[in-house]
Amino acid sequence: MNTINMKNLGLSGSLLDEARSFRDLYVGRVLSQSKDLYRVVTERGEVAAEVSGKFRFDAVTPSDYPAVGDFVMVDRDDDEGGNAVIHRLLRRKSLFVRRAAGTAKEEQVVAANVDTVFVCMALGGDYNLRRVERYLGLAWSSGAVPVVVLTKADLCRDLSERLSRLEAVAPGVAVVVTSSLTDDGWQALRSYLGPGRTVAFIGSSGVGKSTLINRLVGRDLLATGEVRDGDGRGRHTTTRRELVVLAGGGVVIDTPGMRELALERADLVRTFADIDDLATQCRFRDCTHKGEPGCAVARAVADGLLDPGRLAGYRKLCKEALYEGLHSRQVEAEKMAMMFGTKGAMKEARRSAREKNRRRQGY
Ligand SMILES: Nc1nc2c(ncn2[C@@H]2O[C@H](COP(=O)(O)OP(=O)(O)OP(=O)(O)O)[C@@H](O)[C@H]2O)c(=O)[nH]1
Ligand SMILES: [Zn+2]
Repeated sequence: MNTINMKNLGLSGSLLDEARSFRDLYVGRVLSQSKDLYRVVTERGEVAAEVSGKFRFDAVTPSDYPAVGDFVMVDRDDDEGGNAVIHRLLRRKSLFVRRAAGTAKEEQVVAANVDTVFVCMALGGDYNLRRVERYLGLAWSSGAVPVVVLTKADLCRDLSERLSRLEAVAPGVAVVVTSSLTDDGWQALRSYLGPGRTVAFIGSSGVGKSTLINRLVGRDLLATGEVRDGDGRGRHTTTRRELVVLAGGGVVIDTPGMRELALERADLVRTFADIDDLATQCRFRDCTHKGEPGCAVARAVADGLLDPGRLAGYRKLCKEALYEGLHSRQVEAEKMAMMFGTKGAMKEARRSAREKNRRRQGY
């Protein structure tokens, strides 16, 4: 029997300590989830698993349940005798959550324990700094460290200008430029992987996330998994892995939820981008566009340059998000403040991320 090195899978010393406090249970990492059924990898291989009755009873919010990337304690490390039972969820270092507007109940965890999140944007036509800002906000609030990945460099002729504009909205964030036509870009991504490191990708549809992931993963992702169902029969599945361990070390998480998260965000940006741009010209920085003097948004509506329906949609979204009266940047700031408690804590997180990047770059 070949054993799996859980350290390569991200099991850190402190997680191991935590795991050891649960006697008679085995530590595993969640590879995929479909409704109540999980696939968990332990030192001895993969098992199908579900949470215990007590776990369910104790869970208060959806985020109390395990998600892809989580480390859990299970009662067995083989499939003999049916599904394994998940008794505990170990401490998370980062968490991506989707939240239906204004309702904590409908939150959904889409990935846990991501170290680095690659915020992907194409250098082709649809280069939108506001979108990057939002994705970065999303990344920071998860607890993972974002790295901006600019894709499709082959389609871009003014790279240096775009880089300097990016620098203005993403100070201190590492930037990697990639093109599927050359090798250097995705190899730069590789430097963020390595034994025990977990990465994930966010970005609008079509920016080239799959292309990058396939390059990192090689053939593994396309390979179909040989899994065994409850009664031990071998069964062939074509389900795509949501958490993939790279041959050279490191873990890539790519869940449908992560992709939808990006979609949701992209839609939000599409709704807000023009209003955001206009709002920068309002007389008051905190203008709510509800009749303040010198409001550029109101002027644009009056001049027929902005569809009033669009402004109404924007207001509705703000209201739904329970951030009535805030413009989109404030909404974002509010979310960050909620996550980090204080502006200071956020700054601290940014500072330590910058430090990390600097160290990685060797100066
Ligand atoms: N010119 C060019 N095209 C690229 C590059 N990378 C990816 N593409 C193309 O862009 C298209 C979309 O790439 P994907 O990797 O599927 O994009 P994605 O982000 O995974 O999209 P979703 O699966 O919808 O989330 C494909 O046709 C790729 O071949 C690149 O560096 N340069
Ligand atoms: Zn205004």
